[in-house]
Amino acid sequence: MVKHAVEANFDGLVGPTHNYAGLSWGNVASKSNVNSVANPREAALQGLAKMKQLADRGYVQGVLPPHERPHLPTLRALGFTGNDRQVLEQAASTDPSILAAVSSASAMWTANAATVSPSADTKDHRVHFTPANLSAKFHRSIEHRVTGRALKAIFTDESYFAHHPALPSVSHFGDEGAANHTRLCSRYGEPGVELFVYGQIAFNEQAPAPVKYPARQTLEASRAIARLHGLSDRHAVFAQQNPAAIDAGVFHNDVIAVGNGNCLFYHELAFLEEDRVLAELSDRLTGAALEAVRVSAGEVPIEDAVASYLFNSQLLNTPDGMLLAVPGECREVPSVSRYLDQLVKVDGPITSVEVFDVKQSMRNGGGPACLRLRVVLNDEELHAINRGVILTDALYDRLVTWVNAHYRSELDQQDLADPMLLEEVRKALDELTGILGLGSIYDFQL
Ligand SMILES: NCCC[C@H](NC(=O)CCC(=O)O)C(=O)O
Repeated sequence: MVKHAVEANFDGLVGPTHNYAGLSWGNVASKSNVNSVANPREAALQGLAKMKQLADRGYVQGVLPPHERPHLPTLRALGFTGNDRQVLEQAASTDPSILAAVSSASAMWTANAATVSPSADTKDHRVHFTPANLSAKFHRSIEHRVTGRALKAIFTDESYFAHHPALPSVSHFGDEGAANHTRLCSRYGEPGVELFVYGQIAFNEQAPAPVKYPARQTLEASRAIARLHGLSDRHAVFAQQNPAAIDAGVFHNDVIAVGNGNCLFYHELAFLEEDRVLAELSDRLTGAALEAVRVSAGEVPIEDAVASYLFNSQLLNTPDGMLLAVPGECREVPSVSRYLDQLVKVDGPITSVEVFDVKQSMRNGGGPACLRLRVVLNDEELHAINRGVILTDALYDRLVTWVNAHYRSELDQQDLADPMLLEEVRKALDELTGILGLGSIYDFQL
């Protein structure tokens, strides 16, 4: 019996230490904006505005909390000693790169928070979550424990939700979560097919791999997630990202492809074996024919796709088709803007385009899709979750007030060593867990 289901978006609330630290080699924006001054308050308000715009249109919108940054327990684990102020001072003077890495607000990009398999696909018919180990980047590898706590505090009922620990945090099992995972289906509550995209095969050094930038996701990790989630071969397809795309700056699949329903919107250079991947998806997709919307390099050069984040848009069902929610940068790149103008004129599945301003996030390589984790929930599951994180008008107003009360409007690398910043963050996050009804999820609260 098919159950009605929605695809909810859980956006990461940008944290008070949002800054441009140039931590992500392979992520062009992160490197090119290193050391520019960030505006954490504007970043958080931009993210909240996107959430509100979509919630106002009737989409189910949730909020995932930022993490405690700078993360003192990690600094202590690395041998810095003394009280909090001394630990910060030691790290700042002996290795500011480590301080920057434990201060990043990178948990905002919740497309990397976890991989989520809807209950219509899984063997035990529960929704399965595996927080991503994000082992490819140190500053991200420290996220998964708190991410797991937050997800358990939201999706608590074990009769509906299954939570796995992150995979072993080593390069052989590099896992970047939902950014490398796309689910296609006829309707959200129907069994679908989950596309796992990886950058390299860890146990086969001869296999194709990028040569300039790192491949963060491995085939072995993707297959492990599918096994943990109880996905049969009918519900999983594994595709390798074209190494040339990774070497052009596509560090996650969601920079070059996005799917929704029976539609896959992707660039011709996205996949190594495009024909095999499309054939397997078509073969497994039931109840609807696959609608592949393929963008050629002639229409949009891959450099323009990376500069504009065209494919890091959200693709959302609307009463008369699908909305492509694009970052403002798409209107600044001529080839992309031209492409978008003609896209809505052809009789395809994407019938409208809307621009969202998430520039603070974009300057660190995160677009609209990076900022959200998609969770398909049927009506029972939706009512089983902790409603404290669902964005209502009241919660939106409360969070805007909270951001304006606690966030700085300027933050650069030097500010990270300021002991006042740590106090400000802890005060803000302690209040936030109350606002969202999450209980104590942070190390400083335990
Ligand atoms: N899904 C988008 C993730 C972007 C993220 N950027 C960063 O971590 C940049 C942080 C900095 O450089 O300050 C990443 O590369 O994982």
